[in-house]
This record gives sequence, structure tokens and C-alpha cells, in this order.
Amino acid sequence: MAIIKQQDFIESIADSLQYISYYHPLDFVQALEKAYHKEESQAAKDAIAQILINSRMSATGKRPICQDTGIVTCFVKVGMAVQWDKTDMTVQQMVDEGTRRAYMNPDNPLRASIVSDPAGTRKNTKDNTPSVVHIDMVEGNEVEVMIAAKGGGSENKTKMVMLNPSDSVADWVVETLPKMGAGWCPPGMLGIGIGGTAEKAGVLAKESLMDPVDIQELLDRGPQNAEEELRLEIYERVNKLGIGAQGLGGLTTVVDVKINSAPTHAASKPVVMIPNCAATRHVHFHLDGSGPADLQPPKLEDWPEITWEVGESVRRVNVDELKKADVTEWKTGETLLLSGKIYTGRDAAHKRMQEMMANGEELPVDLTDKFIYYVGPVDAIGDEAVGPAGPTTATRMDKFTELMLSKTGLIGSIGKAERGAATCESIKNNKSVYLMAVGGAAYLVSKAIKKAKVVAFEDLGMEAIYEFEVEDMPVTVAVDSTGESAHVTGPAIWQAKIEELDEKLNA
Ligand SMILES: O=C(O)C[C@H](O)C(=O)O
Repeated sequence: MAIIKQQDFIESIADSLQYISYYHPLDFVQALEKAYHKEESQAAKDAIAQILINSRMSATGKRPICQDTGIVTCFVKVGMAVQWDKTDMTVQQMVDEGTRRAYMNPDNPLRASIVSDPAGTRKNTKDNTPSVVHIDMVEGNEVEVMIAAKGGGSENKTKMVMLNPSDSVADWVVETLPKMGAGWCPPGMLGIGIGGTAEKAGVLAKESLMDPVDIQELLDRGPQNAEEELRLEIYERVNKLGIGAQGLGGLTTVVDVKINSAPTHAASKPVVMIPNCAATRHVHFHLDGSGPADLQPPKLEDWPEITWEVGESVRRVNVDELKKADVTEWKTGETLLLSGKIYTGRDAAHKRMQEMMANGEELPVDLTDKFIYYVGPVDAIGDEAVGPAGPTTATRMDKFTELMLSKTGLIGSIGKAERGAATCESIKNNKSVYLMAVGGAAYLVSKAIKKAKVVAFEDLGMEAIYEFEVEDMPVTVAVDSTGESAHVTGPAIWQAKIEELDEKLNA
């Protein structure tokens, strides 16, 4: 019988969350490197390059890969023969204590993203608890833990369906994925749960994402059962959609497809699909009573030495001197280097500004001729101006965009992923522009931020309005003042190119 010490368990949770905040799993890095070399779409290749450079920087600097340090999701399998040295904390409480310690670690504080009362006040709990814990009692005398820090952008794109027993799961995935947009930060993985009941399929899908990337092995050895055949079919068909890195159009949308299944009712075929973003973060450990988990740092030599230079045609923009009319010269796909002062604001700040405007109150910041960057940064340490500060999904701000553009004098916005058709129209009508930074390259992006201070809504924590002073911040025009969207044209072009390549191959 193994006696597991409460403190060993808590310490292992805390250490693993710190570990995954800055170390991408090596199998994922290798899959991205392969995608980088294979990629023919320049926009997608540039995005993958930034994600890989960011990954190496995070591993070296021990700072988060992404500003969204996730919601802690933990699978704990407790052997029936295990005893705990103390019984005054539940497994949930122990995971929460480890989470608290990891997220409040002064050497590498992680962003507190969890809000309580989700249907009401949505108040930040300040220590990223509670975590989501799934406990299984299993055979044996050890405790097995699979722990992930799941980003909100990818979690938001989860889809669920109750198919008819004879329906094709692959058809449903291929039909659904393009409607999910790019807020899940491809390239990443798809976790698919099939069977059980509705809620069981969700847990199966999430657990499948804890497995390492191994599609290449499957391709090499060939499928041996229906699930493996389905994995390959979905992997091939999804990558032919041409969605590509960050939804800009390209050859790699997913680096793997995972499937977990369970027996189900004869009348049902529940399916849940959960995407995992480019900031894939998870680790797996066992405790047998001999001490806390021993998480070895990976070898930095295993990270590819990829460089990325902005092209010669890059446009340098001093945003402090910019006037609204200037942005009409910028064209979709163009790379810009921004310098000067920008404001930040995301979901909660937009909601509050909308309420203030409705009440006839003056906004706390003058947005005239300014850009707003949709971001919730990690707190700074040492001499950093700010911690990792990559873009959040702009699509969530669509509902506020017409108001912001027409009523505040705002020039434009910076975020990640696509804008909806009505928002592109609004950008066009207001002669505005939407710029994108690479989601999942948060530490790299933060290096362009030279000064940061909170200027309004401090009570909103990471969702407060900051003033950032940026120098050469690389962004791409994703919607120009004619309303043309890179997220519409890019995937359409690459889907057609992939079809053409296929036709040639099969001729
Ligand atoms: O919360 C964030 O910073 C980003 C979020 O994960 C998103 O992808 O939209």
C-alpha cells in the first residue's frame, strides 16, 4: 500500500503548472517545426515562426508561452490501494492549493483568469481557482495525474452534437470546423469524444488532448481499428480545408486528431470536439509515495533555431501621429511595425464602456485617433514593462465594434482571429482597420511593449484598461478600410490551391 503525502501532491501540482506555463511539450514543438518547413503560405509560415520563436523564448526565460495561462484542468486517477497521509483536504482542495501556489508564484506569476458567478458579476477569484478536477478510482497503488492549463480561446470553440447512429463523425467535423473561425489559435489539435452520454463525450474529448502528438506514427504504420481510421480521415480532410495557422490560409490546420470513445446507447452517437490551441500545455506524472513528481527540464537544443524577419516592404507607423484618414492606405495582408501609445481593453472593459456611454457618462480615456489592443496581460516581473501580452480573440468584441468606431473616435483595433461579416462592414463604413498579432506568441509580443500602466478600471484586474507604449510591434492588416478580410480570402485561396495540388497528384 502506498502512502501519498498531501504536501507531495500539492507541490507536484504547483510545480507542474509552472512547468507547463513555459515548456511546450516537445512532441508539439516538433510537430510545429515540421509544419513550418512544409508550409507554403507565407502568412501562415510567418505565424508558425513567431509561435516557435516565442516557445523557445519562454522555455529560456521561464515566462508564460501565452498570456492566457488557462483554466487548470486535471485528471486524477487514484489507485484503490492508495492511502493519504492526511485526510483534511479533498483532492479538489489539494489541486486548488497547488494551483494557487503556482499562479501566485512571485518568480513567474501566472495570469488569474477565473471568474466566479459566471452568469452574474463575473468577479475574478484572483488566484485562478477553482480548477476543474476529474477523479477516477482505479486499480493499483499509485496516483496518476494528467494536468493541463486550457486556454479560453480554444475552449470557447468546443462543439457538441448528438448524431444519428449512422451519421459520419468526419463529415460533421469537416462541416463544423470552418464555422469555428480562428479564435482557437490553429495550428493545434482536435480532441474528439465519441459515445457515452452528452457529458461523458465532453470528458472523453478533453482527456484525449492529454496524449502526445503521434499522428505520424499512425500514418507510418497504418490504422488498426475504426477509431484510428477516423483519426486519419479527419486529419487529412481538415488539413485540406486550407484554414492554416491563425486562420490565414495554409497547409497545416491541425497537427494531430485525438479520439476517445466509450460504449453508448443504441439510439445515440454523442460527439464532442474540443480544439487545443498553439499554446498546448499539459504534463503527466505518477506519485507512488516516494516523493513529489520529478519534472525534468527539457533540453533547449531540442527547440528549432528558427528566425523571423519582417519583410522589406514593412510599413513603420508612429501611432501617436496617426490620423484616421492615414489608415485607408493600408491593405489587407500588409505587415506594420507600430510605435507609440495604444490602449488596451477586452470583454469586461468593453461592456463597462458600453454601459457608461448608454448612461451618458464620459469614458475614462480619450480614444480619439487611438488604437485599442484586445489583451489581458500577465503581470510584469523584474525589469519587464509587462508580462506576456498576446492578443485575445477579437471576434468576441464584434458586438461592441460599431459603437466604439462610430462614437469614440477610435481609429482601429488589434487582436487575433476573424471579424464577423457585420463587423467587416462596420470597419469599412467607418474607414477603420483591424490589425492582428499572432495568438500564442505572447512573450515575443511583450518584448515590443516598453512601458505599461493601468489607466482605468483597475478593479478588472487583467481586464483593466492599460496604456502601452510600444516600439516596432509587428502586426498584420487583417481587415482593411474596404472591409477585405484576410481570414476570408486566405483560407479560400489555400483550399483551392490544395485541391489543385491534389488533382495534379492524382492525375
Ligand atoms: O484570455 C486571453 O488572453 C485569450 C483567450 O484565450 C483567447 O484566445 O481569446
